[in-house]
Formats: sequence, structure tokens, C-alpha cells
Amino acid sequence: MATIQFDNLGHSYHPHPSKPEDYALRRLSQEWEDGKAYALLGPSGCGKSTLLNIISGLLVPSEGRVLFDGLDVTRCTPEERNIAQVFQFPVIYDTMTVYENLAFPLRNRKVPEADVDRRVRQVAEALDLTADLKKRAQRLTPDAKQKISMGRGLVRSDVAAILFDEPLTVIDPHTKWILRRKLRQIHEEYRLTMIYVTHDQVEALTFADKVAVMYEGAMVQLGTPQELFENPLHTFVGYFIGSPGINLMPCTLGSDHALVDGIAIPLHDRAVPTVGGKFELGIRPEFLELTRSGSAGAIPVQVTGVDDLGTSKLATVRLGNQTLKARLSEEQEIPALDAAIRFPTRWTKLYRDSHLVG
Ligand SMILES: Nc1ncnc2c1ncn2[C@@H]1O[C@H](COP(=O)(O)OP(=O)(O)OP(=O)(O)O)[C@@H](O)[C@H]1O
Repeated sequence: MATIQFDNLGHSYHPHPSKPEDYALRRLSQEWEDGKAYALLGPSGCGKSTLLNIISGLLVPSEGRVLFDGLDVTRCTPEERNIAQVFQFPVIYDTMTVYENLAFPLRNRKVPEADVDRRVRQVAEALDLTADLKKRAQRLTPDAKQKISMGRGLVRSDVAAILFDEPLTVIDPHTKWILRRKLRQIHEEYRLTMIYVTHDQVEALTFADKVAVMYEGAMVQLGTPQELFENPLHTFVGYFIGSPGINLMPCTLGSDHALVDGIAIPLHDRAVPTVGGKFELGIRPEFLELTRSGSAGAIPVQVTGVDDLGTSKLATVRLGNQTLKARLSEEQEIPALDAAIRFPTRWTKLYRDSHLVG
């Protein structure tokens, strides 16, 4: 396993890039820890595959370097880097048995047969493939075939990292959930460096120690699931993580407050930026407090709807011209005529040009 370092890394598919939009991957310097599970999360076209291919060695970046344990591997092939990859669709040998498929990457590297057997059985057990070991792969379901593909990635213990590129796309939703948990267990047991690409926030948040959120070629935040939820550094993170995402309100600034449609929201003793840009105030539905008018710091609103979500309620409220969501417990009463909201200082975020400034 290896520490992975990105040193002023960037990539453009244009021959002569001149502006930020020309880059599929914008300038990135970062270190990823040995033995951790990472997810690369973002919508289609944000640059996930570009970064993954640079890490694996399928793509040479137009700028910067990639280092494994301090060694420059920017121009090394996937084999030279010792990377295992699991793709969206199963990559297996149909005519081989499940056992032979799992053993293949090890036998290919002349691993002693006793070690091959031990490792194949371990991985088969972890992925619930033990009963299928003697079966030919072609007879199996697409789910089982993808499990073999994952097993072939996991079977080698000497790899620098295992990369998963949307590996659960072909798997049915229930098995998806089970496999994600299995991968997590395998990670905890073997402490392999794993990098998992997905556009699904649930997949990323349940799998990874750290999630890298990508947007328009930029890595806008790298953080634990909790950090992404509690302190989104970019409005896109606020919007993309969470269901529903963060409430965002365009605002102007006073000395100690933000003005949203002429309504003052206190920012207390927070340092307020003095230079311009597009300012927005953000608060997650989970942190917006619904109360009654007249209580301290409460701003009157109109409740326009309530959705019962089973374990919680989601209230829709109007503040000036803004529509906001507030997540409430099942038991909480919703004031009919004198509703008001409170913005707890800790959870009220100020963004300038989409970036957190306070
Ligand atoms: N070979 C290529 N030549 C030119 N442009 C490319 C090439 N590959 C990707 N791009 C462009 O680079 C940007 C990032 O693409 P990339 O495939 O890395 O995104 P992604 O997040 O992996 O998307 P998806 O989830 O759809 O695979 C996109 O605008 C894409 O059109």
C-alpha cells in the first residue's frame, strides 16, 4: 500500500489550454494517506475518471506529478505502479472457474500455490463466493460475475492501491448495499488503500473514510462524511451532499448581519468580508430551527407545506422571496399562524462566490 501525492497536478485535453474551463482537472496538490478508503464523488463530467486514470497510469497528466511513497510515478504504467482496478462491468475469464479467476492475478505473479489457495479462499469467503468456487464463471449471474471482478482486485495484498470505477452499476439495489458493507469490512480488515469513484452520495459516504467532492474539474472539498455535512466549504458540497441539500439565500452584508430580501439575519461577532462578490447565506434543513414568533432571535415566516417522511418531517417555509426547508422530528409541533425560524450561528454559513468565508 502507498501514500499517494498529487503535486501541482492538472489535466487538459486541449492542446493549448488558456482558461480554467479548458481543464478537465484543475490544479491540485494533496496527499492521500496509506491504507485509507477514499471516494471520488461528483456529477457526470466533473473530472472523476480523469483523476482516476491519472492515478492508475492510464493517462499522463498535462501538468504536475503523481508520487507513490515519494517516488515519481507520473509516467509509469498501471503494472509498474502495481495498481489493481475494478471497472463498471465484470472483467473475468468466462471459461475459467471462480477459483481460477480469483487465483489468476496471483499465479500470474508466481505467488507460491499454498499462498494462492489461502488468499483465494479468504477473499471468496469475504465476498460469499465459497460455494461457487468450482463453478465456471459463465454460468453465474451478472452480480456474481462482478463479485469475482472485485475479488480479483482484492486478492493481491501487495498492491499500491485498489481503484474501483463505479463497480456497483450492474448490481441490484439490495446486493449493492450488502457488497458495499463487505467492501468496507474488507477495508477495515486488510487496511488496503482504496479509491472508489461514484456519482452516488450514499455510496461515497457509506464506503469512504474521506470523500473528495469534484465539481467542474475542481476538487472543491476533501473531508470525512461528517465534515462535508457540517462544514461544506463550497455551495456545491452543501447542495450535492444531503437530502434535500443546503438552503442557500442570496444576501448582502451589514456590519454584523446579512440581509436576505431586506430581512436581517444576525451574524454576531463573525468576521464579515468587506470586499465584494456574490454572497450567499447557507444553512442545512437539519439545523434550521422552527419556532414561534416572539422568542429570542426568531424571524417570522410562513409555513407553506409539511411532508411526513416517516422518521422525520420536512417543513417548507417562506422567508421574503426565499423558500427554505427545515427538517423536524416527528413529534415537533408546527405553529399554524405565528411560525418563525432561528439561524443557529454555528450552522449558518456565509459564502462568497460559492466558497465558504465565514
Ligand atoms: N479523451 C477525452 N478527450 C477530450 N475531452 C475529454 C476526454 N475525456 C473526458 N473529457 C472531458 O473532460 C471532462 C471530464 O470528464 P471525466 O470523464 O473525467 O468526468 P467524469 O466525472 O468521470 O464523468 P462520468 O461520470 O460521466 O464518467 C468532461 O468535460 C469530458 O467531456
